[in-house]
Amino acid sequence: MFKRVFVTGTDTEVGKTVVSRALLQSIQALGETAVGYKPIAVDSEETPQGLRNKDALTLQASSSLALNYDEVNPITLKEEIANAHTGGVPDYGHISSGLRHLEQKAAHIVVEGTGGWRVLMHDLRPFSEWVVQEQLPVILVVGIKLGCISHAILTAQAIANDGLPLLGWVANRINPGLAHYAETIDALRQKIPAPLLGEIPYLFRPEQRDLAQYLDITPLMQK
Ligand SMILES: Nc1ncnc2c1ncn2[C@@H]1O[C@H](COP(=O)(O)OP(=O)(O)OP(=O)(O)O)[C@@H](O)[C@H]1O
Ligand SMILES: C[C@H](N)[C@H](N)CCCCCC(=O)O
Ligand SMILES: [Mg+2]
Repeated sequence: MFKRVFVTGTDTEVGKTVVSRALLQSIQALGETAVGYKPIAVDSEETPQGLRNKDALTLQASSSLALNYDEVNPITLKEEIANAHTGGVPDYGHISSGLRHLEQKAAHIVVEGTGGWRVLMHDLRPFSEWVVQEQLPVILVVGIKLGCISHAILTAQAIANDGLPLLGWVANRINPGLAHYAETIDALRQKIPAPLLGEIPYLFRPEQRDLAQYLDITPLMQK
């Protein structure tokens, strides 16, 4: 199975963090160490220990090794990263050395992206350039809502155009009231050139739940 995987989404707020937790738990259920990594976090809050981002805290809590916060999240920004010319451009060398560090500690690393596949850094370069530089395989989270089919197809195409393998995708039910859910999943199955790893239902406080039950990572075992 993969040593490292990058979790992207059809948009921001579609469940990348929730699915990253589910992936970590699924790998840990196999008896292997798995840790989360959030290279760049935005919308962080000041705490007595310093800036803290809720995604990174969830990944830290979902990891099978005790990690310091800055091992999970090396770059913690306060503002939206797409705002050009503020906050400086993240140092990719620093992010990569953080990943090297975790590779020494854990058998598997689940790397959570920020926003969607083409999220831009302050210099208006897409963060996908770093994912390509690292040659990370990708798992796509599709937040099931109106319009998600187009976003999913476009994202899968962009990942393929960037030359990276799409290992699988996860349907995340962020809108319990959406009509035609089954038809949407069926269309996505036909149009995304990668296996469906599972469907996460609409849950109360999913970041605190056992989510491994919703995924079947068998398709990832051969890769
Ligand atoms: N299956 C679900 N059921 C209920 N709520 C969910 C589910 N998945 C995600 N959510 C909620 O939706 C919000 C966004 O989820 P999450 O933070 O995982 O998205 P994200 O893609 O990681 O966002 P970001 O781009 O900020 O990293 C959170 O408040 C989360 O609790
Ligand atoms: C705050 C939000 N939930 C994410 N953490 C940051 C998403 C940045 C998206 C920028 C963009 O592509 O428009
Ligand atoms: Mg997140």
